[in-house]
Amino acid sequence: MAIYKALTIAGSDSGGGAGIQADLKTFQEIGVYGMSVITAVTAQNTLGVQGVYPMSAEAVERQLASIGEDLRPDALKTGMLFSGEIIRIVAAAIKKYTWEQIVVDPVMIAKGGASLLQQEAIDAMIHSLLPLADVVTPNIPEAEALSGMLITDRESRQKAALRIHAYGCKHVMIKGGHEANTEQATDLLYDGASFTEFTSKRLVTQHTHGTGCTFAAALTSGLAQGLTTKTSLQLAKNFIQAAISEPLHIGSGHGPTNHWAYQQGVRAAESKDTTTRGVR
Ligand SMILES: Nc1ncnc2c1ncn2[C@@H]1O[C@H](COP(=O)(O)OP(=O)(O)O)[C@@H](O)[C@H]1O
Ligand SMILES: Cc1ncc(COP(=O)(O)OP(=O)(O)O)c(N)n1
Repeated sequence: MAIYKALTIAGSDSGGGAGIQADLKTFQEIGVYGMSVITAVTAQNTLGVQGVYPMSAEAVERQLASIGEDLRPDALKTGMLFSGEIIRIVAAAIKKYTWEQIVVDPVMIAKGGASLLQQEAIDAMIHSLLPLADVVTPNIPEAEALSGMLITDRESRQKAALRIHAYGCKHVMIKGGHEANTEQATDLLYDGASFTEFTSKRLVTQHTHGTGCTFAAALTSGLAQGLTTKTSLQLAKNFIQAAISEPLHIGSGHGPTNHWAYQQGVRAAESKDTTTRGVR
């Protein structure tokens, strides 16, 4: 059996719903071997972010080298990178070790409003990391920051995707979780030639902590397994829809999504087609 390996380069969420923890849970559920490089430790729970503690440049470089010298990832994702310095270190490692299938989730601000990326780092993200990305997955506020324009409707979202694509990434997926007053959650893909929309029913719940991390980790898992970009994006959409639709109801604030739900659904569908009976 082939073992596919995926790497997450991201921050730790002590509450377990986002960041490294969400990524590793998602990799495991989809069946890829998960590895991690930790860029920052956050003290976080369902009520918000209580502290941010970035790792030193040396610690990030050393973790990247440990992976690079021994364990080649089939795909990788970046999440919270915190500073321009860490972004440049990550970009240099991607080039040095010729890593491929790069997903950049340009994490900037947690849903509660805490800043997870320094302002000066946006430039480094645009010029050092986006040109290396196979897929970049901003939410609407992140797409606005990267493109320097407001997104108010489908047309402006398409225009922002074109601007972000011009930084040199292969695919831009602008996620629609933050869109207001819609019955559907629509994510827009631009692949350099045409637009594709991935749509699902918008679920009414406050338990959406970590949706972006989980989505990007599922996408990375698909790419690591050799699926096409579009198939991996559909897998990610199905995974996050299941994860949001079966909330765990833990914590007293914005709870995490349910990383078990997708596989439970797959198993339930399989068991419908299976009959088990005793045979003498
Ligand atoms: N309430 C919701 N119902 C269904 N899908 C959602 C909902 N909120 C977010 N999503 C989906 O979750 C994924 C992550 O989107 P988003 O929440 O915009 O990212 P982020 O966590 O980075 O802000 C996208 O596929 C989006 O469509
Ligand atoms: C450590 C860490 N990384 C990323 C995030 C942001 O996660 P995201 O999936 O965008 O979910 P929300 O925080 O916006 O709910 C984070 N919070 N912590």
